[in-house]
Formats: sequence, structure tokens, C-alpha cells
Amino acid sequence: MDAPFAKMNGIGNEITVLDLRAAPWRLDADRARRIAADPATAFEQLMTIEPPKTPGTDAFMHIFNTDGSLSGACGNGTRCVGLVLARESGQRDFLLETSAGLLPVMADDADHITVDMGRPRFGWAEIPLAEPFADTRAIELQIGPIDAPILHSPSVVNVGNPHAIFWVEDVDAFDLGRIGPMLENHPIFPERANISLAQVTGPASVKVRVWERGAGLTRACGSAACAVAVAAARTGRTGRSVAVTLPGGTLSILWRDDDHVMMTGAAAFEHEGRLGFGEDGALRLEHASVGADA
Ligand SMILES: N[C@@H](CCC[C@H](N)C(=O)O)C(=O)O
Repeated sequence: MDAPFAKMNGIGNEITVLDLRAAPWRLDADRARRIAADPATAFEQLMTIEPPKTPGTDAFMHIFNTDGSLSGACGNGTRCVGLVLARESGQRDFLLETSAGLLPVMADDADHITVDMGRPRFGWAEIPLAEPFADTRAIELQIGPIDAPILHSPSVVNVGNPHAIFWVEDVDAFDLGRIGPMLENHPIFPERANISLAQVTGPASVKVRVWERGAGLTRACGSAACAVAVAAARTGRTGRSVAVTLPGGTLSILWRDDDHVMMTGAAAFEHEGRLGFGEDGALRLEHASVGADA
């Protein structure tokens, strides 16, 4: 039985939303990689919509990266799922669940979808790091020559997934496509990490480029925007309300006094269809519409 999918993006972060609520099958890493390999359904993250597991929630989501690995958080993808549910139900408020916890979503319109990304975690074992660090605002990690490192002393934080943030003067001065994989897979990160370059451009603004764990260079990463905003405030670089500009657009991040991180931004439909898998495991695609609007 085929399931409906929507090819979407969250300010340029390529997202495929797969609605498995009525499907008798589930996704695994191999199937996710097959979906990622087809240009019609290619994604940086695939968000499944599945029946709720916890009473009071609207849906459970699994989040797959391009390489088939799983993540606990995807801010841009969560906004996309919020837009799908809002279009289908005409409602605004949803409570979604991932392996990392509960995510309240408020979908005002396609340009203003807010996700409560929960509380950031800073303990070295929570990120996780391979060895203890008392202060995760700047950990001992560098690449390049020992006396003239290219990048060093990242802030680290977990916002449902692990992030390392390197503070730089110019995010465009680095070959992130070359450096990213080395840092993502550095032994200090036993579960790998999402790698951001962050350039503070004002007391309430930061420019960011991201290398995503399991997906690579991206035009946007919502959880990275949250991680950067929290780390910037925690290290005194900005206040707690920050506009984070990525190559694909800008997200508004507010680290509230109750410790919750609120992310607001846009999501957009690209095209929709149905997909399933043959007995030989091959991906079966049926396109319903191209260029559908929210
Ligand atoms: N693009 C996402 C985050 C993607 C998840 C990441 N690659 C991971 O493995 O943690 C976002 O918008 O947050």
C-alpha cells in the first residue's frame, strides 16, 4: 500500500514528509536511503508522520538523514509537518513527539510556524562527548596546525541532537564541505555531531553555515539555528532573542526565561505524490501533483 508524501523545504532545507498513519509498513534505513536517492523524493531529512504513541499527542515522527541514520530533532522538518497537519485539519496547534521528546507546534501561516524545541542540554554526557568537560561553552578541540589552528574551541549543546558551534569572523572564509566531515566524525563526538560556523553580526543577529550530521552541507538547519542562538547567549555574544541567517533564509529564535527554545520560520510545499516499495525492495513512485502551494 502506497503512502502520501510531500516534498517540502524549510527555508531551503530539503525535507520529505511521509505520511505513514494509514500504512501497514514502516521505514528503515535502507528504505530511507532509496527514497533519498530518487530526485523526486530526495531529502536532507525525511520526516515520517505516524500514529501517536503518547496520549494527548497528535503524531509521532521518525527523522531520517540522507544516509539513513536517525535524529531526535529537525526544526525545519517539524515546521513542515506542522504545515501539513494545519492544511489537513484547519487547526493551528499540534503536539508532536520524536525519540527526543515532545514538540508543541503553532502553525499561524506558511511563513510563521513556531516550534517549541524544548530545553537545551549542556552536560558533556548529554551532548554526548567522549570525555568529561566541565565547561561546554568552549571545549578543547581544534583542527589545523597546533600553533595556528583553522578552527578551535567550539561551544557544544544538545537541542534534541548534538551540535558543535565554531565562532568565526567570516563564515564564508572556510571550506566547510572539506572540514565538515572531519569534525562530524571526530572521536570526541561518539554519536557524531552537526557542525556550525557562526559569525555574530550584532547583539541580536548571527550568520551561520552548517554541515549536517548524516546529510552534509545544507542551506538551512533549524536545530543548528537554535543551538547557535543558545550558545551565543550563553557565552555573552548576544541576547536571548536572535535572528539566525542561514544561506536559505532567516529563523527567529527566542530562548525564553523558562529555558524553552522557540524557533519561528517558514515552510513550503514543492510537490506531492505517493510512494511504496515493491517485493524486490525497489522504490515505487506515483506523482500526484507538482508545484502544489500551501
Ligand atoms: N535540518 C535539521 C536537523 C537535521 C538533523 C541532523 N542532521 C542530525 O542528525 O541531528 C533541522 O532543521 O533541525
